[in-house]
Amino acid sequence: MKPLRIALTKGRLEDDTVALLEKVGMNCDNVHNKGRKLILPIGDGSIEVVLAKAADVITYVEHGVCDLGVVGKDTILEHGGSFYELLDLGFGKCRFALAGPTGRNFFTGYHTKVIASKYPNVARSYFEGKAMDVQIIKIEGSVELAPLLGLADAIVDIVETGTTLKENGLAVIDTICHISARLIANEASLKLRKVEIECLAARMEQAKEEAQ
Ligand SMILES: Nc1ncnc2c1ncn2[C@@H]1O[C@H](COP(=O)(O)OP(=O)(O)OP(=O)(O)O)[C@@H](O)[C@H]1O
Ligand SMILES: O=P(O)(O)OC[C@H]1O[C@H](OP(=O)(O)OP(=O)(O)O)[C@H](O)[C@@H]1O
Repeated sequence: MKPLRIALTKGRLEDDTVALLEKVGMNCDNVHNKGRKLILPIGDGSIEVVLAKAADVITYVEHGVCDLGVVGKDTILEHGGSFYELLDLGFGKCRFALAGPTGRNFFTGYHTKVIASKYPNVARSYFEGKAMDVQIIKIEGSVELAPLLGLADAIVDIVETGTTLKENGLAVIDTICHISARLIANEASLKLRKVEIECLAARMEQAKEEAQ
């Protein structure tokens, strides 16, 4: 039987994901000593970890070259796709928020508001829900710069502690939704390797409950 391939988001979520896999009994020394390797067998070799960027985790799972993936709900909401979302893993907690210069009332004035975001689809959906017509500008990172430079009236971005907003004279106008890491599965894999995947998911869920 070929190893079950699980794509992990490199960066913030990687450590918590590895810690959870170790809690369910997987030896992850290969990941700790990975160097620049991107595909690492873990445990007894029955699972292979693939280290990828957040949006690529979804692509690999959707196309079936990975059976499972760990990715933030923010990426799921922005990227969309065809896969099953099996578990809320309980870490990587943050939220999507609309934020703008402290003290300025975003909802007054008649000009079309300009919104900067790394997540244009999330921003568009939020304002459609408010029946507000806005102009959305895609920014790749450090999105807080947009209102500071006069490019945008506000941003839709991730907020965790609120430090970045506060230190740049910005404040949350509205919380859009809460975010955490999710375990996703390829639709065919969940049918063809149902027992293996559901067993691993159940062990991860139990480890998550024990940690809380
Ligand atoms: N403060 C935060 N900022 C961004 N992401 C966070 C934060 N807190 C938790 N997360 C979660 O961690 C995931 C990965 O974040 P990370 O910064 O590692 O990658 P990224 O922001 O997608 O990549 P890059 O920074 O290279 O564009 C996010 O998709 C989100 O689900
Ligand atoms: O509420 P806080 O705890 O300050 O965290 C929120 C910040 O963290 C993320 O930035 P990141 O460092 O990932 O860089 P990025 O802006 O390039 O995504 C996010 O884009 C916010 O800027």
